[in-house]
Amino acid sequence: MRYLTAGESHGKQLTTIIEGIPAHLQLLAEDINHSLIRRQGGYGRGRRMKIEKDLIEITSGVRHGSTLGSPISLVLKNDDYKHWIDIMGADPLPNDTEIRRQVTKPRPGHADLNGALKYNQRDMRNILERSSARETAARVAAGSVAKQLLREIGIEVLGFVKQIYQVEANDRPELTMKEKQEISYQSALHVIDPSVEEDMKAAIDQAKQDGDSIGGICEVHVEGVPVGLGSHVHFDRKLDGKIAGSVMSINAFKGVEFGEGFKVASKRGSEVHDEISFNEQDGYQRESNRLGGFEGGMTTGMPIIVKGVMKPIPTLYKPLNSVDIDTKETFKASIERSDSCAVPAAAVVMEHVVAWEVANAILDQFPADFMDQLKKAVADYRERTRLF
Ligand SMILES: Cc1cc2nc3c(=O)[nH]c(=O)nc-3n(C[C@H](O)[C@H](O)[C@H](O)COP(=O)(O)O)c2cc1C
Ligand SMILES: C=C(O[C@@H]1CC(C(=O)O)=C[C@@H](OP(=O)(O)O)[C@H]1O)C(=O)O
Repeated sequence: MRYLTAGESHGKQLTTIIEGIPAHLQLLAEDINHSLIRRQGGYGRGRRMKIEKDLIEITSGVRHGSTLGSPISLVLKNDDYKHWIDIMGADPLPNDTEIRRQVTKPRPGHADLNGALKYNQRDMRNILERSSARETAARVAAGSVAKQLLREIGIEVLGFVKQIYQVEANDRPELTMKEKQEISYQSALHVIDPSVEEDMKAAIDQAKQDGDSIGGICEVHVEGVPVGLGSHVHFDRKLDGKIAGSVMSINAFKGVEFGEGFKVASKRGSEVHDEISFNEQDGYQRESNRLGGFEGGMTTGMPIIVKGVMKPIPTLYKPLNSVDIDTKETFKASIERSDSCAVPAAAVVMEHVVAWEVANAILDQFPADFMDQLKKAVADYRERTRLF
């Protein structure tokens, strides 16, 4: 299974094309829209999100709510495009038209300067339009199709906010997946621990008031995973590696950890590894899940627990020093709009990129021309590994 996304932030639309989804998966635009609306929301976002209404149109690969096995294309219109038609149009401008609003002032922390140098673009709009996290809407659309597929074989995925700036949410090991989903879907901060919401909001409000930005930590849980997804036999088949790469590819993410992650550096082996037991009903079990569901690049059958850290947003109302590439003079940029904190939105993005990788591992491992074939293969495999 693979997918491509296309589209500029202020261009006409985003397009996602997915290839490799089995036939007969029930798929409705409203399921994808549920994910998109969650991504678009979240406390701390800027004015752009009030302009957009992220609703998908399915333009191929689905008939009467069911996939055909052919490529699925999803289109998401940018409502902001109407304000940018002259700047973003694909046709050449008439000779005497002045190209307005050329971007020559790179923002520290964004892709502007590196991209301009690499692609020989003196108007850095040609870089920022694609480096913008607007693209994550297209990735969430792909991930929500993956989530539909996973749900059919008993796997649920949730991304939520673990920390914003210095405010850390408590773990809630007592909650079921359904409860975690319900709580986080209701929360403007996308947390499963509502007791920290007010402190998180206050931290975001303070950063905004100071013209600054803040980041945080997102966490994703995947439950119902069969043992043995991924493989130890070759580096590029290790599923934890694929998930880590995918999480790191989300705009502004600077680190990934599984289970206790970086904390294991200061612990002993006896405090870190997850002991193995067996019972007739459930097969092999782990007494703990400190490694976050992975050994040898393969799932252990315990929930996948993965965290990603997001840096503060680069575009600041309180600007940092930079250099205008036309004048070579130092400037302090003034900006029009930006998010102050996008960690809640990023948690939804992370949920969907992880879902994609897990679904991809499933489709690598099991025959899946159509959904019943996949479901039977997964059920047989679960039974074989239970009795092993
Ligand atoms: C959901 C989301 C929203 C974002 N919103 C903004 C924003 O409003 N302004 C900004 O400068 N960066 C924003 N970013 C971060 C930039 O897209 C990112 O820092 C930039 O593409 C450079 O890539 P890097 O940080 O991964 O190196 C956002 C990221 C995410 C995930
Ligand atoms: C458009 C989205 O996020 C954008 C990501 C982004 C960036 O630089 O990454 C900058 C902002 O865009 P604009 O400059 O148009 O205000 C965000 O709004 C979105 O998430 O859908």
